[in-house]
Amino acid sequence: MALYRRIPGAIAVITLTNPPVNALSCTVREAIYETVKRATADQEVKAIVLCGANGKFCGGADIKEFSREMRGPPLVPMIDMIEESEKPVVAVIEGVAFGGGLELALGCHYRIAHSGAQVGLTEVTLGLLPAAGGTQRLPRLIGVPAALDIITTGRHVSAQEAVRLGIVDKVTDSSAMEEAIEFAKTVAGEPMGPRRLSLWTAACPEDLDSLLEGALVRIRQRSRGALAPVACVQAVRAAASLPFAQGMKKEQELMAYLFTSGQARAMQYCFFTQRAAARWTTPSGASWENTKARPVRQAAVIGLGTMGKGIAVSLSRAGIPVIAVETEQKRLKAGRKAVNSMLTRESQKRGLAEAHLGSISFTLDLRKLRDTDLVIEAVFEDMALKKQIFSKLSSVCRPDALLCTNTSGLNIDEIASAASRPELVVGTHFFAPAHVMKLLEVVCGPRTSPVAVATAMQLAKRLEKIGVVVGNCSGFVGNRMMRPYTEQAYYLLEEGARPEEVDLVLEEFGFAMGIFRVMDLSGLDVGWRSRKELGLTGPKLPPGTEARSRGGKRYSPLPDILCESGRLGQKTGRGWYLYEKERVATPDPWLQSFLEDYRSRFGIQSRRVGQDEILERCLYSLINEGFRILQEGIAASPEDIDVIYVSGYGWPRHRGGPMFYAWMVGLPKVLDKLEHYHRTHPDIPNLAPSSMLRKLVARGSPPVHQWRALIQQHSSQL
Ligand SMILES: CCC[C@H](O)CC(=O)SCCNC(=O)CCNC(=O)[C@H](O)C(C)(C)COP(=O)([O-])OP(=O)([O-])OC[C@H]1O[C@@H](n2cnc3c(N)ncnc32)[C@H](O)[C@@H]1OP(=O)([O-])[O-]
Repeated sequence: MALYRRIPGAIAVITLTNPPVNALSCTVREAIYETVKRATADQEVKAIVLCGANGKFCGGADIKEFSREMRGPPLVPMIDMIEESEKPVVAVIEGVAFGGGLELALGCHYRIAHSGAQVGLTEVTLGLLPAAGGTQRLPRLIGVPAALDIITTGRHVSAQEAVRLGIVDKVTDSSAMEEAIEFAKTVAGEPMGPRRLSLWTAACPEDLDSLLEGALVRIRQRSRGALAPVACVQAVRAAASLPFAQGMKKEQELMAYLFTSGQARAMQYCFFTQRAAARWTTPSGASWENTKARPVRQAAVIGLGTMGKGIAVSLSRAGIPVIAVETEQKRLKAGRKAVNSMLTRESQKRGLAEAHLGSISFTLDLRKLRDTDLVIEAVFEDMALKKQIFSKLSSVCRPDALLCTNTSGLNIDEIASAASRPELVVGTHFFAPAHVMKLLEVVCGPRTSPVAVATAMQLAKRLEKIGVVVGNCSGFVGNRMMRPYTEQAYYLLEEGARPEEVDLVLEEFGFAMGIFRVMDLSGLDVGWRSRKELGLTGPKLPPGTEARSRGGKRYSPLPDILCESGRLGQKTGRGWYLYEKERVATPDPWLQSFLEDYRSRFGIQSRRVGQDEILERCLYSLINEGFRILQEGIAASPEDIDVIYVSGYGWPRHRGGPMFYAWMVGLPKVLDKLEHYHRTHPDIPNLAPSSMLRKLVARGSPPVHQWRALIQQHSSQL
């Protein structure tokens, strides 16, 4: 709702009151209408101050209402009414003014912000565009180039930048409310015509076309296939070239198109699922609500390789003092140098004062960890080494210290077996670079206690990461699902496709990089090492094993052969592609003839593989593994899987995540296609549809939020 009060000095104060973010729900809109009308009609009122309760101006339209039938007064005429008021309306921006919240403020005649506030037209991150006049008023206020950037990226703009750009009129370190009230008194009685943005013309550069074209190129690079940013560009073009009323018409048309595109639904699903992941539960009844996390006042990181360095920086950035441990002086020195320069860059980039960073001390002595609350071991993926460390930690650390292992797929239970307190051992799977990537898989072994989960999840929050609780299995959720996806890509090459064809299809789907480019970037030896560990190749492979078969199932030795010939990806200048210029992937004629020889050696009839087949085999095999993961209770819900894929694996946000995508495509179609591909390739086990998928289809393909109830009937590993 919106509260109305009159204060001395002939000022009416209207306060938006809708916790937690004062979203513009139907009730709030009704109340704004009513209170603004009351203030404009009241002869005693000379000026109006509009603010939000609890130090937040407004988080925009109520996103929950987007999935329901529209009720109550619309935003556009409401904001027009405010702008048309003869009495000055001053917006007090504290906390946030995002989306419709900023659009509401742009309808006001003046904007006064607190120095800690942030503003932004964030709609594009929800698959929409600012459709309450934002695309038309902001370019008129700050010019087309700056508005184009803010609208197409949805980025958060600090109060300092906002005043520099002219979005707000004044910024104050003290009370923005008091400042606004005093200011309102000074402008009471002045004509408001010049303050109405709808009457302004947008300052437009001469080379408008090249500015807009440049924005479209950046959008294609950043979020290929996403409709909303492209619509934003079209709306800003309208602001630059059309009168306000026609621009508003264009804005509404574009919004109607986006609203029904499916992408908006997917991105709003991502918004809510990302927040829901923090509300973890386990079948034993433990949950975020009933389990208290242990405080983490001091942490330690063991191993200063790529992951350890990033983790140490993340902890320090969150203000947690860290002890970093290495085994040799040389590595310790190199680690210290790298961590310190990463921290300097970070604090410059984020404007963090050194005082806000947690101190980092470096040592070779494990005994220094005596008082730490939490240790994150981040050494190589070597089970024997990890067990040795956990055994040592058991004798060194306090009995209540949480022991975390950063592994991308090793068995947490086996690692925990080496510790004297297996209930306090938890997997923390960070993603590289660990100080940048948002995802943290929190892996529970069968003995992990609720308090260990709660503490790891609380840590994720402090590190500004998205923690998702998953069960223990090889590869956990994310990497386990990657395996069939990657394997399909190899099989497609065997059958006749080229790496660049596969990558193009995946990039057009929306991945920033196709799978072969990704492998070249991260190094082909990563997978090679783990296949050697598993005995799929290398010295552990039993003599006489057929080249293209393991355990009676199809196997592609292609990546092993590349590694054996020294093609490890970008770092060796060649992998699936050739890198003559650093990082620029070009198709390699050598690979093409190598593939031809390979096919003829194994009697494979090369064929033209269609784009649909490439997409369906890669994605549906990944999705199928997702259903198996649900069936086994490794993930608590399809939403958790989707959060993992969107925040850790580059799955395009506008496609919602693999499980949501499967539902959007239609579960019967996914099942049908998997059956078809399994029939044509019976030796590929991942293509056999999972029983969970069959069950959901049999139950009429219920929407994703209803799957959890069905899944809970299965056994859970969490
Ligand atoms: C006609 C067109 C009009 C217009 O152009 C369209 C729009 O305005 S589109 C909108 C444009 N606006 C945006 O894009 C802003 C979206 N919001 C945000 O970016 C962040 O929530 C914000 C920065 C505001 C606060 O961050 P924080 O302090 O870390 O807190 P938090 O993030 O954890 O949220 C707390 C709780 O509030 C919930 N909730 C939040 N916002 C909304 C909402 N608008 N609605 C409903 N609910 C919302 C959120 O789900 C969560 O619920 P729960 O049940 O506790 O999980």
